[in-house]
Amino acid sequence: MTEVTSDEDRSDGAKDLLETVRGGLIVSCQAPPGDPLRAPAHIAAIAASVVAGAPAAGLRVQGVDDILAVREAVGDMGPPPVIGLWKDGAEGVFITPTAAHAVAVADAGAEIVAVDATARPRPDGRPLSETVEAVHARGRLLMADVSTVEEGVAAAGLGADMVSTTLSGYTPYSRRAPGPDLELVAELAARLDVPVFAEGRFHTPEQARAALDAGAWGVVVGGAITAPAAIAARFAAALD
Ligand SMILES: CC(=O)N[C@H](C=O)[C@@H](O)[C@H](O)[C@H](O)COP(=O)(O)O
Repeated sequence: MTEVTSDEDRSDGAKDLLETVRGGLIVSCQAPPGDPLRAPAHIAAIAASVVAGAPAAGLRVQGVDDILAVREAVGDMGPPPVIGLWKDGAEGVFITPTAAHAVAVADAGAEIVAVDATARPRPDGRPLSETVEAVHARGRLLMADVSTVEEGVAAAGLGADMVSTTLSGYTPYSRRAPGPDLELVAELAARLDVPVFAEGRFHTPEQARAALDAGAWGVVVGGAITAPAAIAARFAAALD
């Protein structure tokens, strides 16, 4: 898919898409490097299972091959909106770090492209605005993954269509906590006109509910649903 869309078309489609995910659950279907589930066929099966249990859920998927596999597996199940990203590297800015990564994710069929929008230097030295423009030129929406209120405000100012608290606790200067950063959700929701998604360390349905009550447009849950290794480790630790 390589269509180029006008701002007007994009904004009509964007409103519909955002309404689809309003007040709902987005499940992040990812497996870390080295995990036996890290293969497109496994991720696609996890995504199909998630959609069978929560038909209204959106999906967050990492990597071009996984996005293509998930699209094929769940194409006749809704199809659910896909937030795509490409993790390249493991240090600093590595979630969809350049415009080229973002375009590849868009062209794989993700309706929304998630991008690191933190204040840290980007690996190619190019500004975030370049990625925002590239995603919009593809007719897709951009989700800004941030770690602080200031980053969320800056990303919205650059034209991000939505902001997510994904990176709170993962930059050296952001709040660290074992659970979700509901304070950041509330602060962003109070400051921004664009939808705010709550993401990161949501372990229970009650925490997800609390995020909506704090003003989130939607809640992204990953490991608590799709990572057996992390879930098993938590249980094992509790019994230790
Ligand atoms: C920090 C980072 O790289 N977050 C990633 C972003 O795509 C994913 O590994 C997370 O699974 C996702 O954000 C959902 O969070 P949690 O798995 O905590 O529910």
